[in-house]
Amino acid sequence: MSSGSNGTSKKKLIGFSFAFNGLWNVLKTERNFRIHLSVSALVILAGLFFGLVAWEWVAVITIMAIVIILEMINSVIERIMDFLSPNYHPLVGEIKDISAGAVLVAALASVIIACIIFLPKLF
Ligand SMILES: Nc1ncnc2c1ncn2[C@@H]1O[C@H](COP(=O)(O)OP(=O)(O)OP(=O)(O)O)[C@@H](O)[C@H]1O
Repeated sequence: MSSGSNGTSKKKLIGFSFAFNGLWNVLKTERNFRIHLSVSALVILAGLFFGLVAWEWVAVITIMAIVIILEMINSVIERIMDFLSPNYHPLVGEIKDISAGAVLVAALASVIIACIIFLPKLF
């Protein structure tokens, strides 16, 4: 019994290490991902400085996570398309542009949320 549960925890640990490999991969290869992470770190510092209340933290962390997750999904879609269709195809261009557009929508929402939360504290 105990060896079985050990096996399960080992599998879980290996699963986590694959997931961290994935994070490390986008961190190394995707400039936009590094930019989103750096901006997120700055926003967290600003949040600590201004002493955000609970709902403000919830809004900030949620939109940050959405931007970062969409950036990762965008990277996955780019890789899938490069694998399936390495040659130029207008449809591939559309797929990649729509995927990048999704990140842009979330990034614009994050700027609006940051303005709503931080501007009144600045002025
Ligand atoms: N195979 C293709 N066929 C047609 N258009 C493509 C193709 N590959 C890329 N494009 C066009 O070039 C753009 C950039 O694609 P690319 O795969 O280089 O992403 P990227 O510049 O690495 O994106 P990111 O900055 O998000 O990492 C796409 O949004 C698309 O408009």
